[in-house]
Amino acid sequence: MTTSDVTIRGVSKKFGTNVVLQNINLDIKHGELLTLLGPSGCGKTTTLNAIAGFLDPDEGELYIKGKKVNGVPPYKRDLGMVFQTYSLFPHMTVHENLVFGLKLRKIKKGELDSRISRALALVKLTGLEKRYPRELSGGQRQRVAIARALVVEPELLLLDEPLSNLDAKLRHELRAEIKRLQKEVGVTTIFVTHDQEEALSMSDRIVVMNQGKIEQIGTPTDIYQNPQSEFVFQFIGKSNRFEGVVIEADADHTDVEITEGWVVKTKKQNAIGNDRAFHVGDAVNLYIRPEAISIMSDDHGHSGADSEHVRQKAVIKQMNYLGSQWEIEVSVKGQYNVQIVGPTIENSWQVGTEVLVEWKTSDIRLTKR
Ligand SMILES: Nc1ncnc2c1ncn2[C@@H]1O[C@H](COP(=O)(O)OP(=O)(O)OP(=O)(O)O)[C@@H](O)[C@H]1O
Repeated sequence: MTTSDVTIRGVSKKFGTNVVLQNINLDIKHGELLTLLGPSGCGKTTTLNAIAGFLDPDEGELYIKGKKVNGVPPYKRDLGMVFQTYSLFPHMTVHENLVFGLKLRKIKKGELDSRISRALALVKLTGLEKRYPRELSGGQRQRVAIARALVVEPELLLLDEPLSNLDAKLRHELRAEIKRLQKEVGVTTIFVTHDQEEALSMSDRIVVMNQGKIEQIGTPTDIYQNPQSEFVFQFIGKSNRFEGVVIEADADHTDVEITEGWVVKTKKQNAIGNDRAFHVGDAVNLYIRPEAISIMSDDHGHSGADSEHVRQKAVIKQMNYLGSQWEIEVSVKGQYNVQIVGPTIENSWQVGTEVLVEWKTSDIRLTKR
């Protein structure tokens, strides 16, 4: 039998005629923080609800710790859950909120108190036991919700967009905190989010979902650097897109003309996914990430490209200071707006300055259009 904490085999679900999950297969390892990531409506919450037992799949099997759980009610699945909206009992203090689940599990008084102190220490809320939810900030309330989920020492922690109601700064703080305490406690965790940055920064592995299907499963670096589909590439991070046509192709190389006089040489490994056979005349999309582009003053006198680099003259259109870095938009050949993200600029640059932009051909990604 399996060594995974959660195993999902061939799970499908329809609501009326709307197919929401299609043949989902997934193994979640013990102790890992696995994120379900995808756009709104792709089936993340439905997957989580199937694991939790709030809905039964039409087809397929679910196992928790090797035990088939189809038909087993949620309260018998040994889960801790935290949702987007604060699900604390408003008329109970922090302490009482935490006691609730422990009493249901018939935990004795002495152990109950020590578990509550431990859980509150984990989420850094020691001392706030007597407060009511209305006397806490949003971030503190979500911490209590996390403590309440952890205090019962569940086999599995399920987090459904727990940070999405918080402001950006708190979200950042809590991200790091959840990651830390998840590793400290070692509880197998499934985290749902539509925020790619959140997924990349917190997860051991990410499951990218699209329209009820799994597009790719991998570590954050894997997903970012080796996307297996155009959807994953576009969903994870930003990119500049150029439309082009293949004008030369052999087993290893594909030369793409973007516009008259601008040909970009790419290699087989630049292609996204499995369809890497390009032919002369194929319409393609050529992508480059904003952070993969360098920008420099146009006094180097070496416009044009070599086999390893694309290099073009450009004109600065917009410069936005983001604090730790700059976001710059340039126009290439008077017709392509290209976004660049980088840490440094030169003092003399302003809107209208002529510059050079450069990127490595190895950073290009190519798909058929
Ligand atoms: N109880 C339900 N009855 C009918 N349709 C539903 C039900 N629950 C979800 N759906 C539909 O199933 C699809 C997937 O919903 P789900 O909540 O799983 O998406 P999600 O990826 O979690 O999206 P979000 O990020 O917006 O929460 C959506 O089209 C949704 O409208």
